[in-house]
Amino acid sequence: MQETLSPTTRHHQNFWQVIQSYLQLTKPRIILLLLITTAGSMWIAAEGQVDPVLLLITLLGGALAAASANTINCLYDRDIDYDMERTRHRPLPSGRIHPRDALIFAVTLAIVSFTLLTVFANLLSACLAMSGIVAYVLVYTHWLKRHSTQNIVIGGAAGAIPPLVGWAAVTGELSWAAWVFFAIVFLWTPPHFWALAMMIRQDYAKVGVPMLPVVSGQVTTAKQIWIYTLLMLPATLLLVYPLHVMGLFYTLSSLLLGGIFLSKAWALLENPLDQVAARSLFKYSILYMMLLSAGMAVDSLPITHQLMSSLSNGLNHAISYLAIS
Ligand code: HEM
Ligand SMILES: CC(C)=CCC/C(C)=C/CC/C(C)=C/COP(=O)(O)OP(=O)(O)O
Repeated sequence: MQETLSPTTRHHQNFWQVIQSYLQLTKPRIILLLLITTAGSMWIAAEGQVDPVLLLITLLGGALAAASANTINCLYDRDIDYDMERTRHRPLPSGRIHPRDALIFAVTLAIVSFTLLTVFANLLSACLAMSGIVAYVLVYTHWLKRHSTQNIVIGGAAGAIPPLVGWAAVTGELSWAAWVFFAIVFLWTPPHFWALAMMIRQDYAKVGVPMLPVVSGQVTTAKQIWIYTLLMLPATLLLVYPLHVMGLFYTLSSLLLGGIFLSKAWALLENPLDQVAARSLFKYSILYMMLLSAGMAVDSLPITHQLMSSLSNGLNHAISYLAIS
């Protein structure tokens, strides 16, 4: 492990810089998207009427668990993070936070998360959040990341747990719809991550992390991205049929969002060496997951149901009028 911290470096940070370093350790932008999936799931589970206090507590508990998982990941990976351009300025490799302090921070976050979720939501959601930490740290970071090209496929299951946490917090159990949302994020992860890995494969090659584009090349990776995209799109529609938990608004938005995803994955399949196509797919994958989750929430609102049924009644009338005349 690369130890870079000198005591003087630490003394140079003022209070706000220390806070900023701890925040950076938690990878906050990733947490935000994880929470958006949690919230989307809560809205479907509560059929559009989520208790605002439960929503807040669950998002806070989920954020603390993800922050803990990300901190432990940064702690574990601080040696390779030091060697990669993209990650070398993170708080641990750059010596702004001591590894011992990061560990105390991560354990505290996990304890507070478990307590919050158990007391104010339920034990199932708390256990799921803890299983997310274990899956991300043990299965992905420890076992798979440095040893298998399938690291993010299997490890991606960790990132798909937040919708389960949200569903469990609302209903106290996990239904088929919750598992379908899990499957959507699970199948979304390979296109999301491999598109990025295609752009920065030299960094991974340098530190010996066997990401798919490093080991099998750009063409194979683009093909795999295409396959996972083809699997993900029908999975999004399972919420409409046969599960019937989503309606017309979600159907239309998931078709539109999915169509754009498909066209970007196709562009990459056609030109696997095109960095612009890879970047475009990576960036879009984030927007896609945000909008798909937002679409779920909007669809489950009672007002959307009313609007959509008036719209489809209107369309039916127009079609029968045209058919008669
Ligand atoms: C094993 C699964 C995953 C892997 C390996 C992965 C990997 C990555 C990597 C390496 C980055 C670049 C981070 C950086 O530059 O610091 C990234 C960015 C991002 N990931 Fe993922 N990711 C995974 C799953 C997820 C999941 C499940 C979500 C949320 C639902 C997510 C949301 C994001 C977001 C929002 C960004 C952009 C962060 C930014 O703007 O800095 N990722 N991902
Ligand atoms: C419920 C719960 C707590 C779930 C945890 C989910 C979680 C924290 C997912 C994070 C996924 C992610 C950002 C992986 C990147 O790791 P990486 O090590 O490949 O990225 P890096 O190279 O940027 O460090």
